[in-house]
Amino acid sequence: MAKEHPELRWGIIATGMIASWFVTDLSIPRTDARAKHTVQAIGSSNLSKAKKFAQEFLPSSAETISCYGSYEEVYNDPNVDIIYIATPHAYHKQNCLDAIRAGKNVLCEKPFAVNAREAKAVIDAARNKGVYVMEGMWTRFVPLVRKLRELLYDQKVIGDINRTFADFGLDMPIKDLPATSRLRDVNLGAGSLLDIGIYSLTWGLLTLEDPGAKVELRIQASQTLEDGIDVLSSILLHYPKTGRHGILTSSLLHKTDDVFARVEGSKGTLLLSGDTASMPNVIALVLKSENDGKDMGDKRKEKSGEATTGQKQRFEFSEPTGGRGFYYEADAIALDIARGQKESDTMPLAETLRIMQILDEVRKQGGAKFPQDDE
Ligand SMILES: NC(=O)C1=CN([C@@H]2O[C@H](COP(=O)(O)OP(=O)(O)OC[C@H]3O[C@@H](n4cnc5c(N)ncnc54)[C@H](OP(=O)(O)O)[C@@H]3O)[C@@H](O)[C@H]2O)C=CC1
Ligand SMILES: O=C1OC[C@@H](O)[C@H](O)[C@H]1O
Repeated sequence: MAKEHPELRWGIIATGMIASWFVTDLSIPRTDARAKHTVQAIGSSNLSKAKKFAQEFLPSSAETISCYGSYEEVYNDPNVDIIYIATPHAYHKQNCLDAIRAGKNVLCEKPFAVNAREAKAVIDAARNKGVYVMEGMWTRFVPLVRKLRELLYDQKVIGDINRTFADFGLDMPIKDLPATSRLRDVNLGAGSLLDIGIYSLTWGLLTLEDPGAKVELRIQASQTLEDGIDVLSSILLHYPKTGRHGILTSSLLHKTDDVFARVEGSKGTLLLSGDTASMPNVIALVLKSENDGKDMGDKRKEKSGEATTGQKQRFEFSEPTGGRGFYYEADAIALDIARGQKESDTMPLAETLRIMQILDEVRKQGGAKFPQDDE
């Protein structure tokens, strides 16, 4: 790697599933890396958990990592440049505020907070302290998203965009989980909307809003609640100026098929697939043939094989490293910080706040409520 690549020394807060995915990706050698990442410290509710995590997921550097039995010690570690927060949603606000108070930069997992009020408190604190803060909506940083925006907005391959459907569904047997699980406990921000509906919403915003355009948005939403948590959430976004619609859904009852999003335009359709809506790996284009929409005579010819069929194109994105792709957001942050930026252009804080406001409105209409809403 060239010498001028910036380096970030990470302090990891919590030792759950996503923290293991993140540090694993950071430690994968990459020929095209744009930054150097070192896991410097790990903080857990329990010191032995932190040590076990280091041994299991960072075996080659475990001896050099500072393991702590508290989060506070990570915030105060002078060798840490940036804190990665991987606790359940309900703790994000306090963890962020504590890290910011210690003068640390922060990458906080999605959703940034439980509601917009909490998100604003963190954003205000970061701006006052002059540290870098970003919501870990890592999917925005994968190369597929750059291609998607190029196809939709630079090349306008599907013409005028009319409508996007996006779904993130998991088959999640909530009642079989312990009552304390972050996926079941309303005190921890449980429910499909904040956990996975946020990706459906993100795909809607990425595919329906032209870069830089000032948008006006109407929101209609419904939710189905079980034991107070939303197992189904459906959002209808309507953009009155362009007439565009987004139908953006999440479910804990059914897993989405591989194709999780469909963007319809005047010249064709763009489909997004992946194992889940957080891990897209294919863009498929089905462009309308010249005969589409012509009179019945032409349609009959098409059926008999005389007419051309719609043009199809496919763009596949696989990770050559075998990793998941969390290093894209990590590299982008390292470059931002090296340039002196205090927030990301790809996931700006104003967008994080707007997303939390949309999610608040969806919950207001749908009925899902968190104890934090009354604080
Ligand atoms: N970007 C992505 O693709 C993904 C993002 N996420 C996000 O990451 C966050 C964490 O999710 P995930 O890793 O799946 O969660 P886990 O339940 O697997 O881990 C959460 C960790 O947080 C700590 N923790 C602190 N307080 C509590 C508590 N009361 N209950 C449970 N854990 C607690 C624990 O670590 P310790 O004991 O070591 O302190 C625990 O291991 C969520 O906000 C989620 O939205 C999750 C999955 C994927
Ligand atoms: O962000 C996420 O993406 C993957 C899901 O399995 C997980 O529940 C969610 O937090």
